[in-house]
Amino acid sequence: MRDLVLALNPRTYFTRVAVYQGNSTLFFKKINHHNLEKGINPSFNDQVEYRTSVILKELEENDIEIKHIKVVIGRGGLIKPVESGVYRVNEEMVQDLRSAEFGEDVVNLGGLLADGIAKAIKGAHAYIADPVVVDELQDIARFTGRPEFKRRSIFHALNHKISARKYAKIKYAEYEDMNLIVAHLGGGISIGAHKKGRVIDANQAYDGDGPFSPIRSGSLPMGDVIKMCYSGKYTKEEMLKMQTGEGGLYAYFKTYSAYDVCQLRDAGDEKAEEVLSAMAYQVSKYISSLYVCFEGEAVDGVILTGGLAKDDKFVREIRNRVEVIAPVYVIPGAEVLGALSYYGQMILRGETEIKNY
Ligand SMILES: Nc1ncnc2c1ncn2[C@@H]1O[C@H](COP(=O)(O)OP(=O)(O)O)[C@@H](O)[C@H]1O
Ligand SMILES: CCCC(=O)OP(=O)(O)O
Repeated sequence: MRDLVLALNPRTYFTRVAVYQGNSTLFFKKINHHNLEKGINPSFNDQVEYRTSVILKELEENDIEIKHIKVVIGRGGLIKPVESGVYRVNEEMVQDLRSAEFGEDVVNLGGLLADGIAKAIKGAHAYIADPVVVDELQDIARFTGRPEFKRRSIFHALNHKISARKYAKIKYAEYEDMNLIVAHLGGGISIGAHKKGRVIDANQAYDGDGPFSPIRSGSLPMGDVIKMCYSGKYTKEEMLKMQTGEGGLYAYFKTYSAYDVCQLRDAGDEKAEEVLSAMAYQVSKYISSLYVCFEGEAVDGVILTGGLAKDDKFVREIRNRVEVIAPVYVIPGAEVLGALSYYGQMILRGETEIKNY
């Protein structure tokens, strides 16, 4: 065992963890945090120590010699806007993740856990790659209807870029030469216009706009939201939660799992059928709206990826509406850990610039 990469993808009730040596996967596990499910819900900050110790224990129990881990790389969270690439987790990043100044989400644990674990292993360093705040928006895409508000770039940059590069490879082309529309259909849904290797527009998938998703509300009727804020019935935290973590399918079905809602639909539940179709309709509308970003240039492909891209019916409903724009290519699931490992190997080989946050 030598020069290992530890990759981390924290989710609300579990952490996906994998250890790689070169192209070999030595360990892969979805580590469940059952005590979080039981309703004891400490803030994400307060979960760092607990998750760190559980992960280290799992590695030891599975005979991973942690002293050989050189790179600990986590999914990158809500920090300041940055360019695409690999970043060393430094104190400023830890500070921004802990303060949640740019938004509070489980994804923030990626950098914090990488930091905590790397500090426990001599010779290991912590990194993130292509965090959700990668910002390549063209200036015109930043405008809103009020000068006080600017649109932010928050999308699944890691899976978008990896999926787009995968498609480019299949087409014997360079990502940087292609025009693509990529839709990540996961817990959150983000849809981006990739023009010659840059994501020049995308829905703000955290608390901004776009289709509703399994857990997020997407665009809501603004006037009604404002009235609700002042109704006296909800706190600021409750209103924010409505948008970011308890919207979309969760609001209709009280489950965080789109898979469960698809199962309901397949069992004949009419409401599930209707709401899933409405989500597919909104996704299709947003994909179509990005066509204008290419200023008349041809679009080389529409890529559907993420967990919901595994559902044939959901995919079919989108494909039928958007294949007029470009060929539709489906990459089911999101290879987050694989993508992080890819960057981890590049770090070890000295083949990627390590950017400063
Ligand atoms: N076969 C499937 N059919 C429908 N939905 C699925 C399927 N597999 C996973 N999902 C859903 O995909 C979502 C997770 O998406 P994923 O891309 O893995 O992660 P993320 O939440 O990070 O975007 C969950 O809501 C999950 O229930
Ligand atoms: C935090 C914005 C990106 C997002 O929605 O991530 P998840 O789908 O992993 O919740």
